[in-house]
Amino acid sequence: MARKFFVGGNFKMNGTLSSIKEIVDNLNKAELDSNRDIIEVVVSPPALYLLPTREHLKKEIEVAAQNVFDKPNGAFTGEISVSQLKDSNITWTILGHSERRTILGESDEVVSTKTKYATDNGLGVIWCCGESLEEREAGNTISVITKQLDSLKSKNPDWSKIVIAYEPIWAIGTGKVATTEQAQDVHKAIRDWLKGVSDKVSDETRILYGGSVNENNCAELSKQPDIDGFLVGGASLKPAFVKIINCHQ
Ligand SMILES: O=C(CO)COP(=O)(O)O
Repeated sequence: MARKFFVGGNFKMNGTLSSIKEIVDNLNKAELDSNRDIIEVVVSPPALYLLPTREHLKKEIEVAAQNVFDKPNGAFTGEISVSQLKDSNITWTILGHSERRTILGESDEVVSTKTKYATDNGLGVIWCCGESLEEREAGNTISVITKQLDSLKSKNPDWSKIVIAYEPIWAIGTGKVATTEQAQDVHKAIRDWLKGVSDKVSDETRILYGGSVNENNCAELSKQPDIDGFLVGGASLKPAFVKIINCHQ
């Protein structure tokens, strides 16, 4: 089955009303492959800017939160619910980004529980996994990712709502991109692991690469058989993001 190429832009905690408007204007003007319905594009601004982004961005590009909570509503200061996102036409969220796992202390259990809740309630989830440099050098890359995936599987989420982003922590924001072989090897291992869920899930789930993706390295990465798109950080804030969206031939 052909998997539709997926490019996400994770703005992280960057931008202002005016700089995000500039990014949106630039995307609105650009000739994107998504216009021809061959690529799915999703941008993820900070929570404060979700609504103006959704309001001004052309409809073929979707908008994602960077986090969501696993309760319907109530006394959860500082959190945003799935239904509030959906009410605002925000159709995706990122979950389990390494910055939330390491800086905000989100465990596998927390990330898996949120993913289960979000997918069961109809929100798309860009679910992130990845190893640290220390873990890679110790030869533990696949076991670290398998542990993260096992935790997710134990919650029995709706896999049709999940896109997996493999983001080696050592490649995030460092300019040190994984080689095409390093990325493809891990993507293939994830694809093989997904067979344990079902052949259909393995076949249909998009697996994105994230970590120092830019307009110069994206084309080569996108040729790998198990790389189905990107989750782009820094470069998604720049005009070059359009080139990354359009790099897949
Ligand atoms: O963390 C990332 C996307 O979620 C990757 O960030 P960079 O593209 O800035 O390395």
